[in-house]
Amino acid sequence: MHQVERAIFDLRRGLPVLLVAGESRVLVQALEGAAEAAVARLGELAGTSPALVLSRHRLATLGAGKGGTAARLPLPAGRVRRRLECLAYGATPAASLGEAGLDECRSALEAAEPADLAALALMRRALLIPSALVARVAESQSEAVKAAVADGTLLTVKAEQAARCLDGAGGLLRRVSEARIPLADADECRFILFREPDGLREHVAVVIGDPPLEAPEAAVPLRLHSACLTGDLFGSLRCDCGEQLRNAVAEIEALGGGVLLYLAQEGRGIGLANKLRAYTLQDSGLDTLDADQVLGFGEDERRYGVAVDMLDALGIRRVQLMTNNPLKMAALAQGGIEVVERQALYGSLNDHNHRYLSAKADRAGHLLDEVFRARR
Ligand SMILES: Nc1nc2c(ncn2[C@@H]2O[C@H](COP(=O)(O)OP(=O)(O)OP(=O)(O)O)[C@@H](O)[C@H]2O)c(=O)[nH]1
Ligand SMILES: [Zn+2]
Repeated sequence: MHQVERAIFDLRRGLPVLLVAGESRVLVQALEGAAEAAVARLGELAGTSPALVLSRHRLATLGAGKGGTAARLPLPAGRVRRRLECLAYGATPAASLGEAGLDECRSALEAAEPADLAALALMRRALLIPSALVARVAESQSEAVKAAVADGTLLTVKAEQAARCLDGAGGLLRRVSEARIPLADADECRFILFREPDGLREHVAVVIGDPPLEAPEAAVPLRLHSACLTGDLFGSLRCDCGEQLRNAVAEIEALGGGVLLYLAQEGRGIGLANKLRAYTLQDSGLDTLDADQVLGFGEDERRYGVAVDMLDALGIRRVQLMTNNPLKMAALAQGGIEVVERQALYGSLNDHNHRYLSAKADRAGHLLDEVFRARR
């Protein structure tokens, strides 16, 4: 996966990379931040006009893509930048392009090819807007592209490898370092840092007290906590994450010890930059799920293979899970971890997080008990 990891760095810096899918060679570039001139350069290097790849979630926002898969939109030559942004993540594409303009785009959509899907996977892994500029390399440009690869200015990645970049660590997670860190709510804690094999993400297991690790029969109190910089660190009132985090530590301590996995899955896996974009969309009236969809993401982009790998590394097979989220229970069960019991975990309700928590309960199936529902 070495090339994929390097490709992600290039894409985040706004550089193109070359995807190889069978006989076809496709230049890919992130849409985010792509200046007009960069889009033109991509087309020149490829010798073909770029197309815009849109995720199925974004297509749903545009009222297109009935097939339920991603699609590509060939772009007209010329000044396309504003149009790209409107199409890929604008809040009101119909208002910006006009109904007729949007209709034109819908009818020009083509089925996505393997390299297009691989490009979207790279954007997601890079925590960029999940939309990509792609340009097939014309025969006439193949020597120029080869030269760019040879002199190191253009990186080549196999499309099938890139397409797998979201699949997780596959048991290759590395336990890197650890230290004793006493917390306000739990005196005896050990932070153990794990790094994914591609080096892109790090996750922390906080072992609280002295739980029965390496004892397969014991059910260990466990919290899976997805990172939320705004809530965990700054006490944002838009969500309940910070309080849930601290309540989980106190609760695990009260139960005599257990484990909290602090997972690098900011913004349900869309990353902080996109979460901030989603918050701005929410301020214009969308709920937490619709805002993510407007940006091209699904309801929940998190995967829990890494959490299962961390539990394996700690010798934990059975857990008492603190969550209201049925997806977390299902993901652990699928990974061979037995969820013996679920325990609800709440923060407080306020005027700012009310709509967020309601949307999770009403639309994403979060399990809120009667007392909590009554307080809404
Ligand atoms: N995309 C997006 N992410 C958000 C929003 N508000 C909070 N988050 C993220 O949602 C995630 C919440 O994580 P958790 O508390 O572990 O998970 P949960 O799905 O709420 O389930 P529980 O285990 O019941 O707490 C964090 O990654 C937050 O950064 C939002 O409006 N949009
Ligand atoms: Zn939060």
